[in-house]
Amino acid sequence: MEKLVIYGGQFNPIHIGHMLVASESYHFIQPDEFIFLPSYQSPLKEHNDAYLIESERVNMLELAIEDLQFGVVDKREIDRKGTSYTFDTIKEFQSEYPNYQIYFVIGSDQYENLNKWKNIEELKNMLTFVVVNREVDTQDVHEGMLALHIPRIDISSTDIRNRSKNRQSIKMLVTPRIETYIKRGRLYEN
Ligand SMILES: Nc1ncnc2c1ncn2[C@@H]1O[C@H](COP(=O)(O)OP(=O)(O)OP(=O)(O)O)[C@@H](O)[C@H]1O
Ligand SMILES: O=C(O)c1ccc[n+]([C@@H]2O[C@H](COP(=O)([O-])O)[C@@H](O)[C@H]2O)c1
Repeated sequence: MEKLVIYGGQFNPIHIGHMLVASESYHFIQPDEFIFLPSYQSPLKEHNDAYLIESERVNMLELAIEDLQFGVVDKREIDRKGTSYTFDTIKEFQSEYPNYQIYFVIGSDQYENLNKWKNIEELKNMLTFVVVNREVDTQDVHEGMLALHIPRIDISSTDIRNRSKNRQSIKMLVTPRIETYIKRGRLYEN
């Protein structure tokens, strides 16, 4: 059976932590397709319009993909608008990729939240969660899920936005080209 890995998130912006998660899961699963799925509005996060610049988030994902040398961006959640429930999105992928085993990558924080996800029991039967340690050294998972341990990089998009706002360095926390993109566009500065 062919394999499809989906990595969803707000990616506001994509940082080195995300890129290591993507790279390690790509090399671990060795999928036929790897999709970055930027959400319009992640269900369990505050919606702050000032920070949700869809085209900029997608452009930065494209820059990251050029460096990673794998993956594509799928914009369906952005185009759909509203709350980006993974269940709704995976239903679509299931019919578009009928012969694929679907994997969905999440960090420890989302793993702890899984009981709050829409239709989670049904969703668990539709895909395999790949759970990556975030801000913890090891990660146990429920039966039927895969645990992937990676070197910890304890950074978040919130850190990058706060640093940009305070005119502090974001060097090495995002790639050089994304750093330039954020600075030139004065993203997150106010
Ligand atoms: N540094 C990291 N290490 C491991 N997993 C991460 C890391 N950063 C994000 N993730 C995971 O990537 C997915 C998408 O994260 P998201 O785009 O919301 O980033 P974030 O840094 O948590 O954002 P924000 O700070 O804006 O809330 C989530 O499943 C999250 O757990
Ligand atoms: O479907 C849900 O109920 C649900 C709840 C929380 C998060 N998600 C998805 O999980 C991914 C990571 O979410 P976040 O909030 O860390 O960006 C992203 O694709 C979200 O749409 C999905």
